[in-house]
Amino acid sequence: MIEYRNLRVALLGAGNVGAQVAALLLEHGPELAERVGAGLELVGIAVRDLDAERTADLPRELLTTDADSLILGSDIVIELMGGLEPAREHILQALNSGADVITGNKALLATHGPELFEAAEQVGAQLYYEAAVAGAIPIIRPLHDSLAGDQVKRILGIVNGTTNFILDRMHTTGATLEEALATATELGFAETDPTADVDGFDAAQKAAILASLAFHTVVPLESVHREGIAAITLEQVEAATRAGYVIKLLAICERLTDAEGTEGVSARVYPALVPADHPLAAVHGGKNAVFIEAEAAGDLMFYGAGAGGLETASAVLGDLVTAARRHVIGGPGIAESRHASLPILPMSSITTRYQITLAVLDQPGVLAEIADLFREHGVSVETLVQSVASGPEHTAPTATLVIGTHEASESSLAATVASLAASHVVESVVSVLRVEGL
Ligand SMILES: NC(=O)C1=CN([C@@H]2O[C@H](COP(=O)(O)OP(=O)(O)OC[C@H]3O[C@@H](n4cnc5c(N)ncnc54)[C@H](O)[C@@H]3O)[C@@H](O)[C@H]2O)C=CC1
Ligand SMILES: N[C@@H](CC=O)C(=O)O
Ligand code: NA
Repeated sequence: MIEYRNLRVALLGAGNVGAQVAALLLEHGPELAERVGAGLELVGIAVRDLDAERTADLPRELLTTDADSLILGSDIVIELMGGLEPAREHILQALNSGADVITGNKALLATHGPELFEAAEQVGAQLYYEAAVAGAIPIIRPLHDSLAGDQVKRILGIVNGTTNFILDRMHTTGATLEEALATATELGFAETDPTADVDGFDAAQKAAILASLAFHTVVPLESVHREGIAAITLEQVEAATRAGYVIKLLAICERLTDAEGTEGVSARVYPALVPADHPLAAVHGGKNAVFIEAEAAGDLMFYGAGAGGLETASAVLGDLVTAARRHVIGGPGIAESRHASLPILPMSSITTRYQITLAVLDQPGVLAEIADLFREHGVSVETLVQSVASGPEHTAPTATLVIGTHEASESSLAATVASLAASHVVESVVSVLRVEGL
């Protein structure tokens, strides 16, 4: 039997993901050592409370509340505490000591990524983060390595399991957003503060990470346009179904050229209508999927569990094996490539299609007046469906108009919607949704 040298692995945090990482590493350590060509010795697990309940039984002698001492002398440090501090401090401490670091901390990477990658590069260490986006789904390494020779044009991602679960429940069972969120929380998909999910913060962090990686450009979290699903109603979900769409919270990362000819990057998160026959429409429950359009590879889709302690632990252990193999081979880590440094384009320069639902007066001349408003703002109407909702209880008959547009800019659309809202023939603008994936 070959005697391997041991690599010292420190784990920070033993919550949902950390406890599963420790349990799997203890169970499969000898086999992973064969895959790596070196032993993987879990030297300790930093926790806040030695006696806390955990999702896996962990040897008491490995637990410590002294993260600093644990980091010293480790070859690889796995950070699964979450939050910005002290996670950032611990990662910097580990990198500065020459250790490789593995993290699933999307909030930290989206906020302090450049500082952490710079620290790793300075000492020739590497920061691995497969778990940070779409949990178990391999998406970071495919972008980092497999697609490194291609040009990524666009990413459409369902990267938040909680909101996908909520929208799917509303679509399939008619549950309200509040009812579906309660179930998502019970199932353990939601963040401790579920507004991070519902309001799109979590998806925006993941969009910043994906866009930075795909376009070789630092994409700051503040530059990611973010809209959540809090305002989505059951009526909108049902109307979408009738029109042949599903509503999905999408993270969209795009390399594009704006109307002035500037090539840049857009990263944005919002609920959008996706055609019912698009592959993303078939992503149900808490699952995630990332759809990539690349110049040479064409369309690719990555699908699976975007959350869950055990599932996410798989991504962390994949990073551990990769990091350990690099230690065996030797040489510096591979720096993040940010050479393109493309400008971040504002939301106003984005063009997409829209579906606008209006409650209007049901009387002659209304359609012509509405068509004029679209024309005035340069927004071209592609489809128009009218249903009459008048009844004996109505004093003035009203109709519902569902208008689909051709591609239009955000600024033209905003101006059109403002004019519609002010028009005397429009009772209310019921809903404005973007249409993606056509
Ligand atoms: N749970 C999931 O499905 C996924 C989680 N992630 C990320 O993985 C990381 C861990 O997530 P979870 O395990 O779900 O979180 P968690 O909240 O279940 O676990 C974090 C653990 O770290 C401990 N901790 C916090 N501060 C500490 C400190 N200063 N010293 C020692 N221990 C400390 C906490 O007591 C807790 O046990 C987060 O960054 C999260 O965003 C990423 C993908 C999916
Ligand atoms: N709350 C997140 C967990 C994983 O990142 C989600 O719902 O996707
Ligand atoms: Na992943």
